[in-house]
Amino acid sequence: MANSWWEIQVVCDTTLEEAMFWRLEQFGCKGSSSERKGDTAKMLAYYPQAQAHVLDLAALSLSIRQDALTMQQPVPAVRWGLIEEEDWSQTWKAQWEPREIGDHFLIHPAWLPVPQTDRKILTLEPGVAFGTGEHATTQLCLEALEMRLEAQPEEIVIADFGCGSGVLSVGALLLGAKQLYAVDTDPLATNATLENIIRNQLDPAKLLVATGSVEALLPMVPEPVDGIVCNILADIIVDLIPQWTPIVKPETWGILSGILLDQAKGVADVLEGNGWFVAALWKRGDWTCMNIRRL
Ligand SMILES: C[S@@+](CC[C@H](N)C(=O)[O-])C[C@H]1O[C@@H](n2cnc3c(N)ncnc32)[C@H](O)[C@@H]1O
Repeated sequence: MANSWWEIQVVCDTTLEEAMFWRLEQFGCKGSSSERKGDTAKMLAYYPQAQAHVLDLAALSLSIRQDALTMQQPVPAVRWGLIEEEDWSQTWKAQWEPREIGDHFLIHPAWLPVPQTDRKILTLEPGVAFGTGEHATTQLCLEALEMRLEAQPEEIVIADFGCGSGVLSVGALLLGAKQLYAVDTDPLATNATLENIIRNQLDPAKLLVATGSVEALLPMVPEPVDGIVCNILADIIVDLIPQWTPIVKPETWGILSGILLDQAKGVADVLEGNGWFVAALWKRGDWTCMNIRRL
């Protein structure tokens, strides 16, 4: 089938939900969602058919089983099947509703009518990119951006690593930031970001986007930035931290998420070794968001 997707279903105890989300994200799934009934969570995640063989899915299923056993929890039921692109996007869209985040934002799924609100409307069509505002880490980052951009946002220049749908970059611009530089290793994500700039009627010159990581961002940035946002996973963040040195100055702050509670200490140690400290640590569920400053 052309343009088909694997739909991967994981039914697990709610205590395993975050670990399963992590595992699916690490595998490279797009658009994970979760529905709870009592102590059970039914998670759905999607993966392009052309990029995974059935054996890869079997290996994923084994990793999930191993995660559950390590956490001494019942082994989740894992199933997968193929669905068409069209069905995938309809399923995915049906699960997504407008959501208020922080004091200022309303996330507006692009295919729904524009809501009446005093909030800043952040319109998104994530496609297959991560960043719908549904996940705790995205919410924490948007809330941290509200705090950072409270005063003189028009002077603030920000680098966004792992931009996904562009939700954080677009959010920062809606809060009045001067300039954003965004990168993501996934070209589907950078495309989604470019489209979401237009969708939110923002000036494309204020949000420069490139596919890649630090090596793609460095040539775009003429001088050190005021802020860094990075919502990826902890093991990737610790690799990126030392690479940020060329774009930071003594006043640069950072907002980091995608870090589970039990990974926070390890990330804080790497930060300290690279001239940063954790000024505040916010938590939601099992996830943390670090507001960091230079030592
Ligand atoms: C959890 S999503 C975050 C999306 C969005 N920023 C948000 O907060 O919702 C992480 C993104 O980081 C990207 N990514 C993974 N490793 C990366 C790296 N080394 N450099 C840049 N982007 C990376 C992934 O492709 C994914 O789109």
